Amino acid sequence: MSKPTTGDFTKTAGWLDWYTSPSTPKFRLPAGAVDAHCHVFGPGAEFPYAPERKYTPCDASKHELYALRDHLGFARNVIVQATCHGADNRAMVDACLSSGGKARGVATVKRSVTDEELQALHAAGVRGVRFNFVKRLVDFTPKDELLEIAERIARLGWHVVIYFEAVDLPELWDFFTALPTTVVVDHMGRPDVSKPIDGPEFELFLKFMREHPNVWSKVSCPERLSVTGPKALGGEQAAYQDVVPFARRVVEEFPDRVLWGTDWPHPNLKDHMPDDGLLVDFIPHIAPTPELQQKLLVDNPMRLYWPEETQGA
Ligand SMILES: O=C(O)/C=C(\CC(=O)C(=O)O)C(=O)O
Repeated sequence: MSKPTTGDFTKTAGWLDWYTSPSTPKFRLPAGAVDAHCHVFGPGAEFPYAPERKYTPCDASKHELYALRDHLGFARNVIVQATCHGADNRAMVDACLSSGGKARGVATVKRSVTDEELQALHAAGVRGVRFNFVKRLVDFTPKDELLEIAERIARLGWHVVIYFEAVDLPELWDFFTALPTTVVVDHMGRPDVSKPIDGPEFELFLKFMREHPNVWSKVSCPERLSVTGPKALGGEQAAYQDVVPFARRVVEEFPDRVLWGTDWPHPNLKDHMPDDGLLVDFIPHIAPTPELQQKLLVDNPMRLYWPEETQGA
């Protein structure tokens, strides 16, 4: 892969660029595997970053994303709108449109979005909206506004992706459980993996999934959640061991409601940039059998994002 560019924008201080020479994974992904959480950034010269953004990344174009897809052995991508683009979905939509049907998208929309705009997003491959509650990433949006958006997109058969930190789940519980769609949680609701897996915080997350069959989880981002590592660098085959019990618990208890994604290009990491090939090698630690891997990487994302290809299958 080529080196990341920045265009006329100045990257946030301390920004870590994506890893330019990912290893070839030792784990062979099942045929048709979907990278169900990744982003594109710009390029800023073509798709400028939003004025209200909280960070300015290096560029991470669709070309680089699709080169990584092919290198790692994925067949498809789900591209999630990143907050550095605000509610301007053009970079994500452009990537979906030029994927030959191999990428679907999750957008950010405002209450003012028109039905025609929603239809155009649908035609481009968008199948969900993302509500972000991570305070360092976005300004607050009133919940009645989000609920109104959720009701409108429900009519299109879309779902809602939610991103929040574990400590905020109690306060957000009533809002999340009132959503009228499938609800997909990013990165297991960001558990603090230094706390016990059977402690009240992670138990609340499991209860959230147990009591609400419309709630799914991405078991992604060990590199964000890990405290003790080891890091997915230097050929490490057993990276982020402190995250494994949490992710494996979710995969084993809810095998039909889990998704996995690289999170490339890994915005806002502070400590290190993982080798994406070694991140793929993390998967069998959390989904140890071929049956679980097939559901996590193929069957579940296909059912959610390409249902027309799975119906009757
Ligand atoms: O890539 C992720 O999922 C996580 C992010 C960035 C993000 O969500 C965004 O910019 O939209 C984070 O924790 O900084």
